[in-house]
Amino acid sequence: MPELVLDRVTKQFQNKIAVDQVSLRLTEGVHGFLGANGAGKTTLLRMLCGVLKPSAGEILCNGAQIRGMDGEYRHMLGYLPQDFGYYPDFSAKRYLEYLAACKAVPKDLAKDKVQEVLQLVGLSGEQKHKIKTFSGGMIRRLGIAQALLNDPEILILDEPTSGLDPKERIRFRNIISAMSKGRIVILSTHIVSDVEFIADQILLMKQGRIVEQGTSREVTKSAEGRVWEYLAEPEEAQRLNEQFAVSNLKNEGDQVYLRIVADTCPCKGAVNAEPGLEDVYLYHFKEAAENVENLERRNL
Ligand SMILES: Nc1ncnc2c1ncn2[C@@H]1O[C@H](COP(=O)(O)OP(=O)(O)OP(=O)(O)O)[C@@H](O)[C@H]1O
Repeated sequence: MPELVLDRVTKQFQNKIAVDQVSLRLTEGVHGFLGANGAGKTTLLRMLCGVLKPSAGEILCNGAQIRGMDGEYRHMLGYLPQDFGYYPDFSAKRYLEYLAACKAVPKDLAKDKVQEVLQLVGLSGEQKHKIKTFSGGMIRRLGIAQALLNDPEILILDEPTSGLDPKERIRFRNIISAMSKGRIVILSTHIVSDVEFIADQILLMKQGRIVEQGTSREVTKSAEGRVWEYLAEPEEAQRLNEQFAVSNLKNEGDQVYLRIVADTCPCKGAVNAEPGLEDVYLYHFKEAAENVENLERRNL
């Protein structure tokens, strides 16, 4: 079984520290890096792929530095970058056969391998169609298929579900879950539900550091005592919504139900509630959520 060890891995761009002394041990299973935009996920994943060199620290694969492994490490790796390149006029089959050749998959195996990965991602029926006729979800699935061509022991997927509708998102999650046996699967996302149920380990990343790490249940536990429920009059609800991180707000008759994430009781009458992973995310990324909201408001 493969093992990746990160030892105080750091990446600095000019005066910006994108990844700050991250130390981890990753083994078989799905590892979900969860964080807001700019948290450092892509930078970390690019270092894990060997396309970006750390400013400091080391990445070891089965005890050897990946920097010194060159081709051997590349053969172990499958990578789906955020924007993966494809030829729109190629059919899915031709595209994968072309990439199999680029990845030096032996010729006598390539045809079967292409069929195997097409089957895995549910694109066998569309293999002769040109990629330009594919939906966003089909293109992402093709992206996974290309990453699997060399039967990688380490699969790295950067924001694999971006732009997908809920049905495709679920399909994608199931594909990832199914292929994690015997592999290290590393994926990044800013969408809690992408990793909540399939990740063996969730790594919450903020400002280049891992701020929470563990199973979904363990990470969720970290918000115990910080989630509050309260039924407010509309005016009070508005005031609380501006003042606190609110993970849910809905009208209940003349009143408003609020779910608030706060270190201490936000108002008289609020009662503690069972936390969820969304609450933990909001607790750490309140500012990021507000920035997105402000941006959206400005763009309206
Ligand atoms: N080549 C670069 N030069 C300068 N700064 C960079 C570079 N690449 C990334 N950064 C900065 O490093 C920080 C982390 O970026 P990164 O792309 O790794 O975050 P992320 O969590 O993947 O976010 P996103 O989901 O938006 O890609 C950001 O502040 C970003 O602006």
